[in-house]
Amino acid sequence: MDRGFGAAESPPAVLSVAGVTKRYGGFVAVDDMTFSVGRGEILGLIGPNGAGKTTMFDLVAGSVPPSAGRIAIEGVDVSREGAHRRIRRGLGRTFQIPRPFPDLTLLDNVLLARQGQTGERLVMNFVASGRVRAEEKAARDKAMALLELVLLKRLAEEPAKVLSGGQRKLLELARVMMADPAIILLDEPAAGVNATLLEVIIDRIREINARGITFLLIEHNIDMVSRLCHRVIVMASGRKLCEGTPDAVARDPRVVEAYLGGAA
Ligand SMILES: Nc1ncnc2c1ncn2[C@@H]1O[C@H](COP(=O)(O)OP(=O)(O)OP(=O)(O)O)[C@@H](O)[C@H]1O
Repeated sequence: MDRGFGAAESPPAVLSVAGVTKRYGGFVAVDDMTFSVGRGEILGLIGPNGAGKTTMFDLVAGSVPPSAGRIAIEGVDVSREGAHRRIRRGLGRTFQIPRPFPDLTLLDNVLLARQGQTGERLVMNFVASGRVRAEEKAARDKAMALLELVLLKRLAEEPAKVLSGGQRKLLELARVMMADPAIILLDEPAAGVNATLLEVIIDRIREINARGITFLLIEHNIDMVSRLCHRVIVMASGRKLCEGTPDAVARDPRVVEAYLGGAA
């Protein structure tokens, strides 16, 4: 019954946003946004400061409720579901400033990000200790493989506080991958990252994308956007200004005007 979205499409988009609006009192932060993200796509969400990008992420992630509109993950309407259920449906999110547990090892930080492990329920330790041990081993192996994927395996037993800002972003990628997401919302992966590590992050996002994972990316670094994104949506004043390939939107005079207007 809740398959109203994408029912006519085959297969459904990984993420569909239809007529989503967010009002704060009389102020409209997100104004009637409609878009979808196809499987395997890397979609960029750009726009000047205050355009509504972060609010759009909050709405998709379920951390703020929409004033109007609907959101679907894999064709299932999740508009009334909270953030945790959306994670279980395959939605992952990274934050602009990752906050790993500083005194825990990288490995433990990644392990903490898994979903629904049997060991969560203490009683299972008695009735199914063998299963718990097998799960623990599988989770550890998976976490180590993910740390290897983001080139942090050699630091697996170090506390997260030793990491640079850019390395924290890589750790965040490993953490979000632990829950087997279908789509990852990436909030400014380039912000505060040095040029060398930025290349590593771009390369790792490509590798994860090649494994079939879809991305929606907020980013101010236009070089990164044009190298990574298949398609870009430009937001301004809460609305979709235009969408297209990175090259096409960069040439659109409305986009230049929105950025110059925003800077004024
Ligand atoms: N909780 C809130 N209450 C009132 N206004 C809010 C709230 N959250 C966001 N806004 C406003 O909504 C607008 C959009 O903010 P948002 O953070 O989504 O923009 P953004 O495009 O992510 O900007 P930036 O690139 O600077 O991060 C801003 O004017 C902001 O002040």
